[in-house]
Amino acid sequence: MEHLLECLAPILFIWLSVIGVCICICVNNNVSKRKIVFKCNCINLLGKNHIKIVVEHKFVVSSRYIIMSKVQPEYICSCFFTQNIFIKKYKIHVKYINDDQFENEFRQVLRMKGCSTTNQYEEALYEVHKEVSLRKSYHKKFLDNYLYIQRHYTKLYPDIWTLRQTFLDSRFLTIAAEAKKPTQTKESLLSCIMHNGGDITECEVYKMPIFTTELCLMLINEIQNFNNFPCEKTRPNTMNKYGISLDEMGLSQGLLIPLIADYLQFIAKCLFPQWTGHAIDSFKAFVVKYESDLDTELSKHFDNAEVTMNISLNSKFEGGDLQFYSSSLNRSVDISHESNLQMSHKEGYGVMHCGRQYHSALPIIAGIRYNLIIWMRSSTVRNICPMCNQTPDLVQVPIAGDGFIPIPKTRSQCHLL
Ligand SMILES: O=C(O)CCC(=O)C(=O)O
Ligand SMILES: [Fe+2]
Repeated sequence: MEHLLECLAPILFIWLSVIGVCICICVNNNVSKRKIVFKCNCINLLGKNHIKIVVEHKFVVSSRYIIMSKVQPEYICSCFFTQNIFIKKYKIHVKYINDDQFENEFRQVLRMKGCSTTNQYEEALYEVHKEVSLRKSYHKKFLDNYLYIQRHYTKLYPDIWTLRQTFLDSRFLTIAAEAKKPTQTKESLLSCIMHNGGDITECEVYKMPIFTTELCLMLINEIQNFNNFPCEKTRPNTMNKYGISLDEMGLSQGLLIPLIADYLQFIAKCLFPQWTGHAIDSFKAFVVKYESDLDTELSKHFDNAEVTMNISLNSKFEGGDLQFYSSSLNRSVDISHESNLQMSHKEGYGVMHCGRQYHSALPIIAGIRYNLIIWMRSSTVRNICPMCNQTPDLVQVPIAGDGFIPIPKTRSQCHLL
């Protein structure tokens, strides 16, 4: 008997250790699951904390996609696969369903833009095919890249991955504090922006100091470091070949979520109440880079966003002003080429504007320009997709959705079903 126990002891020990490890894993998993469930409950119960929690929640889901995929699915509109495809050479956005539709709709338009020979047309069509196929694999690639980067990228400045108040210009803190006051009005906020180094315009484009120069410099160095990191990177959009997605890089989570949740959303809500709906509840963030011989400018476009914040990260460049156009917001009207506002960038300063406002970036003449772009979204306003201007036809994606949520069925609809 004693001998038998002696033999069994090591087996028993190994067996108990395995059970112990299993229990630990289960407990840890439950902790993270409970945390998420708690956050979901908060969304429903605490109207006051709504926005902050929704934003956090979305990104917890994104970064822990494998565990949490069922908690909050992400969606894009199916127009992502067919519309707003940019042909850089002819500076034109096109729609592509198939070769015949494309030829009927765009051959003549392209001819007028200088695409006259068969070879040139074939080349343009090839660009479109390439973009469509990139878009088809975009979200899967994004997820693979995101997971790889989380595991292998060594941060240059680990400190800037979490927002600190000291990163923010003190005048911005004053502006945000004004926006947060329950008694605040748009007029009082505009006056506060004016008195704190900002600029306001009649076209509802607003400039204000946001980041300190120290943060700007660290961000640029971090971006350059990341650019040199050998991994696949999806580009933020067709128009920008050298942009870096901060969401894929992982910088959004600790730096930008608090920036939006604690500051920007209050300013956006006050300046653009008609575009912020119930809340700013998701966003897409990226850095654009312009340099001679690479991307030098950005053609006229509107953003896939309700409110955009565009923060300039450096000053060593010439040209590159932002231009805003008068025919904005009304898609049925032809987009006139008349600009009614030109705005220069200034290091650390952000320009806030309505995402649907047509705008462009003029060519840079010298130097390199870096800007951090935050496309802020509100799911309730997104009942109309900004890209196709129709009720979104939702397609579920594993990560990096465009901020849509399915519209809940009304009682009568349920009843009919
Ligand atoms: O480069 C800029 O300042 C504008 C960028 C922009 O409009 C965009 O990326 O949507
Ligand atoms: Fe834009």
